[in-house]
Amino acid sequence: MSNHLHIYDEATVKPWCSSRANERKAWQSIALLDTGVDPLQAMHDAAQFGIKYVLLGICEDIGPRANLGNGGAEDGWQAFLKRFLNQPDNQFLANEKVLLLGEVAISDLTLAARDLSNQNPQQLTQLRQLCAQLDQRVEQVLSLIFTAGLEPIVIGGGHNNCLGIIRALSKHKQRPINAINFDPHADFRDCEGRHSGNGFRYAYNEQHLNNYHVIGMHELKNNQAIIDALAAAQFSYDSYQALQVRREKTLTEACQQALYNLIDAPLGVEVDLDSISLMPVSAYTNCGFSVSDAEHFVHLAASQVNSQYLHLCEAAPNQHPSGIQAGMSDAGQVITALVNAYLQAKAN
Ligand SMILES: N=CN[C@@H](CCC(=O)O)C(=O)O
Repeated sequence: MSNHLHIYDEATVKPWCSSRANERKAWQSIALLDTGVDPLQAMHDAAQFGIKYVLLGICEDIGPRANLGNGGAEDGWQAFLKRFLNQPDNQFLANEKVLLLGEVAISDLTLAARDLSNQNPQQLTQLRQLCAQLDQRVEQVLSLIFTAGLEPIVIGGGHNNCLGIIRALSKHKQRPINAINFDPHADFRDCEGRHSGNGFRYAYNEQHLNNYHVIGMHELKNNQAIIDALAAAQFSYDSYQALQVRREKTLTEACQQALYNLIDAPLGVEVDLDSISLMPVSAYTNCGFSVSDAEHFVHLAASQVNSQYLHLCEAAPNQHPSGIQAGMSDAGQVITALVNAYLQAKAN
């Protein structure tokens, strides 16, 4: 049993749901967990009843701040829920296979991190220590989901959370896993203390990562040490410049080739929302991919038989140039679109 899981009940979810006469909404079809039963048992029971996919939130910005970045990623999950739950429920999405589980319980960690400045070296160290504690909780909750035979869709927080997910899946499968990441950053920085820029490096050093490919890695947003470390690990990438500037191959060709090379182990599907132009994120860009490019990436990766989870991270609604309300709207729409792309690809 995990004491780091905040399971949602009807009372928790109700304030986020709206109704419309003669229209069924997604929230009226997706399942909630029975809070009166041990969570692992309840998830096993849910799987027996046909549930396949689990929505899980991580409401933190400790990781991006511990990486000297901006805050705000704690609101990505809320932005998503408000949009996703109120979509019309129709024949195009199998909402009855989806469980809204809840969120990783980390309010003590976020409180401890709240007033720490990443400009103060001692406080930066503290932020990185808190991020390592967060990793353990993410791993524990993800272990439950994988043990129950369910497929997690993990939303919100920084890209630091890839480590807890990868650790859990690798231990569950008892073998290092593969990952494909749609991201301008390889997140393969030195193991200098935990943060959002080194999750895949820690996973590799801990022998949880067998093979790793970055789609859209920006040639000018990764330092030479990162590029050298990727090469030393024999990991690969298709750069943003190769795909979008020089047009050496199409996005579809790049994804299909990479996925073919990643077929030999369970696959993690990762999207950093800072790959998309104009998204409210810690590392805001107007030189990225389109939303439909990201949806296409998710579609292709989810269609792969060995894909085991989807991780959508780094949305930070407060980083929208027009303010947090616009950021909540944009982040909610885009994360919902990516979850829809995953669920629709899995249904086919
Ligand atoms: N997950 C993001 N990693 C980026 C962050 C860049 C930024 O915040 O500007 C990185 O480490 O390079």
